[in-house]
Amino acid sequence: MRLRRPVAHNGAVTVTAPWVVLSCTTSLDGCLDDTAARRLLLSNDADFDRVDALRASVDAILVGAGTVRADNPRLLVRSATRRAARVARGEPASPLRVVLSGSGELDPAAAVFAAEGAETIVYPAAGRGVGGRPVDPGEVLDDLARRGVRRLMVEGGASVLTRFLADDLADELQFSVAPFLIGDPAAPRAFGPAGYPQSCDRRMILADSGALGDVQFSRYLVDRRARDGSARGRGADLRLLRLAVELSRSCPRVSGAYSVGAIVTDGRGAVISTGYSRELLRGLGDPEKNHAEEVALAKLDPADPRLKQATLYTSLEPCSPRASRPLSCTDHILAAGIPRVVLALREPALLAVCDGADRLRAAGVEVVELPELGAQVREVNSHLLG
Ligand SMILES: Nc1nc(O)c(N)c(N[C@@H]2O[C@H](COP(=O)(O)O)[C@@H](O)[C@H]2O)n1
Repeated sequence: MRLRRPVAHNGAVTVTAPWVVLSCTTSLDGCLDDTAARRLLLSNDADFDRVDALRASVDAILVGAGTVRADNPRLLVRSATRRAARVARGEPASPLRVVLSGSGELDPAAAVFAAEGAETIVYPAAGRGVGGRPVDPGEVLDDLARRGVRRLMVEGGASVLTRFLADDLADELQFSVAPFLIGDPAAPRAFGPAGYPQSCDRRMILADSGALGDVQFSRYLVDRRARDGSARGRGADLRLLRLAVELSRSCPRVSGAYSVGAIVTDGRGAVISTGYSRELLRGLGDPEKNHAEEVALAKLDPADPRLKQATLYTSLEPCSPRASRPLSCTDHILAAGIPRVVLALREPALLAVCDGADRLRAAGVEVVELPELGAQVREVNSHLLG
């Protein structure tokens, strides 16, 4: 497996921290299950398919031991097409299965241990956590990073979901709500009482939402500031630009246009607006023509004083010139008075010859290029750059 973002480990070895995606479906009153012995189905077929697509996109799937005991999941990719695509990419048919267990006491006959094209690891490893010491998820992430896990899906249960959010270890939350209530005070809630960093002062970014049949789906991105502790500097720029790249995965894909994500932060590094190519936004006109940076800026009042200290993060160089509308994204950025732009990839001379970065610099805007994330922008735009 290939490695991703660098994180310091033991002050010496540099490995890559996994991108952590939490996934759960709850009832309208926030429950993951009821208290009956039989398995409660919250998802419908479309939502189960979303979960399967997510499983197929990750290197590892993590659950708590309670979920193994209660639901006995196999944690495999169900779709034969998706399994074949993984194998064609040189990956195992299903991701690595990871179980967090304070006691290590698990039934060896559990479905998660069945050898069906996927390996299973139980944490704590031998000699650690004896006597039920809670497993430290941060240590687990470090160890998974050393094993080459770049993208981790966390499927539950409640205490694991709560811990990953409360410890600021989640980058993304894929959250679905089924249209019924459980109403049992003893039923497990997805997110228990905790001091969550994702508070009203640090709202998550709604990257996508929609109906999957009668289930409502939302995809949130988390600005995990605890990772490097900073709101400024190169680490913060990489973290926020990475969010813009992840946001670009929400773009409706069209064959003749780029998928771009943009994030605007205020002078303290707090996210104040987001946009992605072809995002629906009332008032801009035909959404097919909407550009990421244009959408992110259109959501803000042009007189917003924060714009004068803002940074705009964009996965692709702001466009200039533009055919589909009179003003390019470079024009919008200059008109907004934004003093700083951070981008991952200069626009390849494929659809147009773009000079957005040079025009911005010539106008006095600080332009920072972080080509480390260029490969991910290329991957999102593999329909044009593959
Ligand atoms: N920076 C940026 N953000 C987007 O969201 C985009 N779709 C693009 N696309 C580029 O913008 C130029 C003109 O686009 P139109 O076809 O006129 O809308 C061209 O260079 C595209 O590649 N760029």
